[in-house]
Amino acid sequence: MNFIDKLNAAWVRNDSLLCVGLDPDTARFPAHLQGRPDGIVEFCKAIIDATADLACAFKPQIAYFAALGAEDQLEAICRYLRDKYPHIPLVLDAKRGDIGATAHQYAREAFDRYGADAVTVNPYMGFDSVEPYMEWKDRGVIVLCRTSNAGGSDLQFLDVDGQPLYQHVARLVAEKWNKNGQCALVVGATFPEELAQVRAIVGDMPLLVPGIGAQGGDIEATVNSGRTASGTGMMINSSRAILYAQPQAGEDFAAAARRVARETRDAINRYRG
Ligand SMILES: O=C(O)c1cc(=O)[nH]c(=O)n1[C@@H]1O[C@H](COP(=O)(O)O)[C@@H](O)[C@H]1O
Repeated sequence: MNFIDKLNAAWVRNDSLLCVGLDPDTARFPAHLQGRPDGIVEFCKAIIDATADLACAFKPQIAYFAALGAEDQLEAICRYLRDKYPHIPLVLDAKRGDIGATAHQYAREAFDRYGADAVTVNPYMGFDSVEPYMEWKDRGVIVLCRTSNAGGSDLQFLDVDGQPLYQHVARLVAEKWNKNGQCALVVGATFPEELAQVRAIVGDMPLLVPGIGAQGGDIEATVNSGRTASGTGMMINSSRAILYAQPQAGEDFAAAARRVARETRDAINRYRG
């Protein structure tokens, strides 16, 4: 099953548009997992098991592993997801962008080494830097469009022929790059008006929407702006607000994460129509 079909099925199966972000910050781990060589794997497995029936996707962020030389733990987590929850899309958040030959190696890393269903990429270097990912026709290529951070406006809002650059990116991906129907876009929940603009440009293309939870994006505005006619179309990501739901949590950290994930999933569903 390709990425888009898997995502469509996960939206229905778990009645959820919630993407659970796996951004494991060891400094925020509960005491019993601090300093353990396999602490990241144990932390993430517990979060995954506690939220797998509430999520439409899981999104590990590679920097949290690479910074510690813990890529082996990312491999173990990806293997666990593929084996135990093969019906839930695995989105590797790497935001790659480089010339074609190097991009091909990044694609191998995401799709062959980690077995990701989709990867986030940066469009700044143009089509030949994104095309290598598309050789894996059953995988998703999620292109940064209007990112959730304030500094995203520095470039993405520049006027190009009377339109902000992010709208050009949305149009380019929807009309030219998406030859195999495998593309999605990143649009931050912190900018609901722009989210609505992107939705109007790209039709039913899936959107990865980070920015609720720790970044303060409004769930009602996000869902109203980004949903498709069928009330789906988004992977609305929350990472820290779920992972560290209860700062003083001990061994019950995963139960706290589940509580917040369920509340978030249900809050999203209230506005899906
Ligand atoms: O591509 C992303 O996932 C992403 C794009 C974006 O515009 N903003 C954004 O926050 N992200 C990622 O989404 C996650 C947000 O985490 P929280 O703010 O803790 O929910 C982090 O892993 C970010 O790297």
